[in-house]
Amino acid sequence: MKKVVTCSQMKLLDHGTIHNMHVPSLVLMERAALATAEEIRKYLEKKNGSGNLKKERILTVCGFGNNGGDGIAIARLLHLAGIRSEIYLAGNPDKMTEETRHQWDIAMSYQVPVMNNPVWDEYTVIVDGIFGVGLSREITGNYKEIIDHMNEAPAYKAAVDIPSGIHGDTGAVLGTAFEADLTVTFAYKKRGLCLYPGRAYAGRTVVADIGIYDRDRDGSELASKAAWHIEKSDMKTLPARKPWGNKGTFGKVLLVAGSKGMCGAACLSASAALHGGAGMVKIQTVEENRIPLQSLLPEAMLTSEFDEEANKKNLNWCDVLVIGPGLGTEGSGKERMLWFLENGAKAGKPVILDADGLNILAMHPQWMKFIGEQTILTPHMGEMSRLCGLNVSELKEDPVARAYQYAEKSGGVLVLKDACTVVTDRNEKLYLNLSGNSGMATAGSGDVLSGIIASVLCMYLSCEEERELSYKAAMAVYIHGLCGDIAREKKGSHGMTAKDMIEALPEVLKLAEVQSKG
Ligand SMILES: NC(=O)C1=CN([C@@H]2O[C@H](COP(=O)(O)OP(=O)(O)OC[C@H]3O[C@@H](n4cnc5c(N)ncnc54)[C@H](O)[C@@H]3O)[C@@H](O)[C@H]2O)[C@@H](O)CC1
Ligand SMILES: [K+]
Repeated sequence: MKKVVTCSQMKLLDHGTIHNMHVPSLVLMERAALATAEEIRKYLEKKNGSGNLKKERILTVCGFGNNGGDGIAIARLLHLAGIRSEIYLAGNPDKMTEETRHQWDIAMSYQVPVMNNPVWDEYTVIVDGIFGVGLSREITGNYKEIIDHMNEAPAYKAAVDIPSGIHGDTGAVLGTAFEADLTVTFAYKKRGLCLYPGRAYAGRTVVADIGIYDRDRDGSELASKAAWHIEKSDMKTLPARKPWGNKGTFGKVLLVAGSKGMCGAACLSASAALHGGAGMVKIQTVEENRIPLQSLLPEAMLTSEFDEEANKKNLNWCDVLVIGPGLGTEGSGKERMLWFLENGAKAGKPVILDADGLNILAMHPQWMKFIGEQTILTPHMGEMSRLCGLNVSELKEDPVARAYQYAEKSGGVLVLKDACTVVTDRNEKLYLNLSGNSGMATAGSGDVLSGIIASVLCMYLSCEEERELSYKAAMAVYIHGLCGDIAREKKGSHGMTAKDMIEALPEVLKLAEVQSKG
């Protein structure tokens, strides 16, 4: 897992390194500049082979904050490497920070060329050192014009720390923003580089170690408030299947799903749970679905019984409940959701509440009392809007804040599905997901996710290692994204379907097994 920080957390870390560890600010700046210049040089060498770089011309646009100081140092390093490198100062030089002023003096001593009226399309690389984590308001006027010129230029574009104009905490565009091909960010990814639209503006993101001291690495306040993103190497921590296990010990999933004329969602969710390694899956549905479901998915069991005795038997049997795919919001769907939500909570079973399960909850907020620490809610933006009464654009302005609020209110684990899915719980554990692609925005994708979450919960059933429910949910979201990435590779983002993601699931889980064998 890698840490993701907010701008204020990053500033605290910078401050701590400088003032508590006595590392001079200029040392950090030099390391930031070295890392960025190195990435630019690598790009140029890839483009030109090891041949000469005479045709290259680099313009670094610098603000007067420390992001500008990084920029000036980058321009100097490239100049000293014999590459044509020029500086353009955006903003009022009288307002330069002490460090940036220092960088300016060094650059002037080395006679780094300074442009006053650059011809934008003469450059092969444009570097954005205007604003970093200090951006605090909308970009307007002269700055906006400059950024628009930079965007229109045909050059390769590299951003220092974060593209100017992207809000480092929310990923929102403040007025306008630099459209980078490459962003070299320092110490940790910033939230705004993970969330959209910021992530799209950042291009390829490289995290450079610049020697920031993080006393919070293990457990104090900043670490517990930081966000995390799961990466491929974390999959080796997935519990291995015990050689002496059987289908009963690998987890039993009860799926309360499907309604008359609606069996597809139940089928996808059940199929994902089975491909994800759940030992047994039973679908509690309506009798009309028996023939299609049993023909489509003979591995799953099916029951259409719905009375106190049968329900209790099924609830006792299962380890994990999924409630909602294709359930419908009226009639038997509502009754089935209420019975299993209420009694699942009383029995302390983990419940994944998805799709129509969430829509029914939105219509009956009094049932929120059955949501607890063992409940995972998996709304997409539309369902979240119905649950919390805010419209989708309000949610998208700051999805993390809205997710925190709802997790706190509901007491459950919230999986807020979007291009960057946010997972959080009432303890403010926060995960931002970086796997997946836009091809996954297709019918049935959410049903697949609920099945994968159920299967990941099953993996941990006979495992001694304690993991929080939010971590397991985040891991499932990450796996789901990898399935989407494989499906896109095979079928392309237009043609891939939810079924392709399920087909990719064994391949993804095999990767975990290979990794854990070392
Ligand atoms: N010593 C440190 O603190 C380090 C800082 N580093 C760099 O410094 C950056 C942060 O530097 P700063 O905190 O100086 O902040 P920035 O360089 O991001 O700029 C902030 C300045 O811009 C102004 N500003 C903000 N939004 C504006 C807007 N929309 N229009 C016009 N002016 C606006 C602010 O009032 C402030 O003066 C990081 O992103 C990173 O690139 C790195 O060099 C590593 C070490
Ligand atoms: K920048």
